[in-house]
Amino acid sequence: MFARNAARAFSAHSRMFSSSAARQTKVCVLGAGGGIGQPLSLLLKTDPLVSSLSLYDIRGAPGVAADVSHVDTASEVNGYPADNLDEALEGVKVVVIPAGVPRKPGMTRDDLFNTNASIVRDLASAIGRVAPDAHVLVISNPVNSTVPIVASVLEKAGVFDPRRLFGVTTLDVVRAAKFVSGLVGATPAETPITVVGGHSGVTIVPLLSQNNLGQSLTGETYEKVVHRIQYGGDEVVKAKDGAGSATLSMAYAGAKFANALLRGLNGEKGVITPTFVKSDLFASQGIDFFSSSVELGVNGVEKIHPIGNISPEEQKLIDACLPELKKNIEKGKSFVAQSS
Ligand SMILES: NC(=O)C1=CN([C@@H]2O[C@H](COP(=O)(O)OP(=O)(O)OC[C@H]3O[C@@H](n4cnc5c(N)ncnc54)[C@H](O)[C@@H]3O)[C@@H](O)[C@H]2O)C=CC1
Ligand SMILES: O=C([O-])CC(=O)C(=O)O
Repeated sequence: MFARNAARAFSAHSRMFSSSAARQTKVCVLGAGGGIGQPLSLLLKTDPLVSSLSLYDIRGAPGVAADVSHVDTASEVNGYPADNLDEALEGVKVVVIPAGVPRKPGMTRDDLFNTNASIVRDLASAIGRVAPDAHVLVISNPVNSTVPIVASVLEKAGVFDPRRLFGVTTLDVVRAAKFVSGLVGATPAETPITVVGGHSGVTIVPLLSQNNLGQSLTGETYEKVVHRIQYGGDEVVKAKDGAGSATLSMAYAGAKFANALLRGLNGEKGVITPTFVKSDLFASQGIDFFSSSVELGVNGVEKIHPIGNISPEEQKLIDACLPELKKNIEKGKSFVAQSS
C-alpha cells in the first residue's frame, strides 16, 4: 500500500514538473526564509526547468540555501542576507515574492496591508532597478492590492510590462479542485475548476458550472463548497491558531504556478491557468486587474481568456466580487502614488 501511494505521489510530482527540457532559468525567491519561502525553495530546487536559485530574506536565507543546496538536482543555489538584495536579483528571469507577514485569527488579508504594502513596494523597486526584465510572481497578501503596487512601482520606473506580472491565485484553484473532487467522488485531476476575480473572500469566484462534475453540485452543497473555496484560507489560519496561515499548500501552489510559467517561457503551447494580471475584462468598470484563465507563453502572458459561460449564481458572485476588488486595487495604486 505504501509503495503504491509513494509511486502515485512520485508520478503526480513528475506531472507537476513535466518538462520538455530546453532553456533553463534563474529564479529568485524574496522571503525565502519564511513559512512559504522554505518549502517553496525546496520545490523549486526539484524543478528541472530551474537552473539556478537565488534565495533572499532579511533573515535566514543563507541557511536555507545551504540546506536546500544539498538536494541532488542540477540547479545551483545561493543565499543572500539582508543587505544583499541587489546581488540576489542579478541576472534573474523569474522572481517569486512570498515576503511579508501572514494573518492571525480574526484578521482579514486587508489587515496585512499596512505592513506588507511597503515591503512589496521596496522589493518591486529593487526589481525595477536590477532585474527590470524579470517575470514577477506575487504571493504576499493582500494580493488584490500588492499586485497593483508592484505594477505602479514598475510603471514609475518606466519598466512595467503587464505580460510579466502575476498575482499567484493558484491556491484557490488547488483548493477548488480538491474540495469539489471530494464531493463528487472523483479525483482532483477530474475536477479542474477555473477560479476568477481576486484572492480574498468574496473576490474569489469559482466557476463550478464549467466543469461537468462541478455543475452537478446544487443547493446547499453548492453554497457550502463555494464558501469553503472563498474562505479556505481562514480554515488554515484558524487551525494554526496564531502560528500563521497556509504555507505548505501555498508552497505547492507557488511551485506549480512557477512551473507553468517556466513551461510557457520555454515555448510549450497550451499552458493555461488562472492568475491575477493586468486585464481588460472589466476595465470598462474601472477594474484593471483581474484573475481569469491566462495562456502563458515565451513572453509571459500570451492571451487573457474571457470568463466564458457562467450560471446565474456565478453572475451574482461576480457582481459581489467587483466592488470589493476595485477598492482593493485602488488602495494599492494610491499607496504608491502617495509614496515619495
Ligand atoms: N497568495 C496566496 O495564495 C497566499 C499568500 N500568503 C501570504 O504570503 C506571505 C508570507 O506568508 P508566510 O511565509 O507564511 O510568512 P512568514 O512570516 O513565515 O514568512 C515571511 C518571510 O518574509 C520575510 N520578509 C519580511 N520582510 C522582508 C523583506 N523586506 N525582504 C525579504 N524578506 C522579507 C520574513 O523575514 C519571513 O521570513 C503573507 O503575506 C501571506 O499572507 C499566504 C498563503 C497563501
Ligand atoms: O488566508 C491567508 O491569509 C493566506 C492565504 O491567502 C490563503 O491561504 O489563501
